[in-house]
Amino acid sequence: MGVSDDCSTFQNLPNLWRTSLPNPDSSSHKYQRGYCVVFAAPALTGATRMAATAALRIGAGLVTVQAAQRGDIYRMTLPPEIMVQDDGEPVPDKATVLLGGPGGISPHHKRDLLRRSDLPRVIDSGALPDRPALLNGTVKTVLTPHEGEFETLFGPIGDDRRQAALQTAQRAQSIVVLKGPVTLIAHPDGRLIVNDRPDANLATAGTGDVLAGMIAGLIAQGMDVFYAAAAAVWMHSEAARRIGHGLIASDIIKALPNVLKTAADPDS
Ligand SMILES: NC(=O)C1=CN([C@@H]2O[C@H](COP(=O)(O)OP(=O)(O)OC[C@H]3O[C@@H](n4cnc5c(N)ncnc54)[C@H](O)[C@@H]3O)[C@@H](O)[C@H]2O)[C@@H](O)CC1
Ligand SMILES: Nc1ncnc2c1ncn2[C@@H]1O[C@H](COP(=O)(O)OP(=O)(O)O)[C@@H](O)[C@H]1O
Repeated sequence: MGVSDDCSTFQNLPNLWRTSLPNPDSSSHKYQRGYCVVFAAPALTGATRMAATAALRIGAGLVTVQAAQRGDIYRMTLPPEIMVQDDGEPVPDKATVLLGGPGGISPHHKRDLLRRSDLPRVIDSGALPDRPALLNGTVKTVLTPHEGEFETLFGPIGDDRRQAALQTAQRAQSIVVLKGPVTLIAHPDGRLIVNDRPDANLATAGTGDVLAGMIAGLIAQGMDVFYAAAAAVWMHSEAARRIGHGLIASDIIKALPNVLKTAADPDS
């Protein structure tokens, strides 16, 4: 199983979460593959586009972007498969996951997202709360800070990243994905998954937005949130390894069909 240091710390390998991957059967319809709702960035529309497209590409049956202001801009620029709702329209009843933060989020959407503990949520970047306790935590929430965001919002990391991630997961009662060359996925119950795959090609604009969308897309399909975060982080690293130099964030989305095959294949 890839257990390291102690019995609650695991290396991020597909055999840890493969059996939890979504496995739609041949009679599934799109609503059975889950519905991801993405709160749009007011200005950095590219981040929203990448996150929403990644959620769709990793298998969510439907994706809707809730526009912050100008829905028409999103209608003109999103892939045609992705739906757009104008500001003020309610979150669709059939939503199975909410995602907000890539590229920023408007204040009213942030309030809505932080209150909606009834649905699984992926909370990234501009949507991260300044106090973990604000979340009314449920372990169906995933927070995805990079180290700068983590320290600004939750305090100094110090010399023990693992402890910092676990303590914040506990305080927030949420999964914490502390991103970086080594990404940590911490569960409030003390389990920790370590993705130790440094790769400078991932240090480029938008890769975090793509990762947030990938996590949300797996959760949309009903995958356990802790394993969804770990699987998305692994597939993100694996896509980067295959693409190599010259990687831009959108390439990761294009690589997903092949990476998904490897992730699901026990002989890989
Ligand atoms: N095309 C787009 O729409 C893009 C949108 N992006 C999104 O736009 C939002 C704002 O981006 P910004 O670049 O302003 O915000 P960041 O939070 O990435 O950067 C803000 C500050 O944090 C520091 N920082 C960044 N990464 C760090 C790390 N790993 N450890 C420590 N400190 C770090 C930087 O020095 C910077 O001064 C984010 O949600 C980001 O994901 C970016 O991904 C760039 C592309
Ligand atoms: N040197 C690196 N090695 C491995 N992964 C990295 C490295 N630098 C960045 N990453 C990954 O790339 C992503 C960057 O996310 P983030 O900092 O939020 O960027 P952005 O805001 O541009 O989307 C994270 O998943 C992080 O783990």
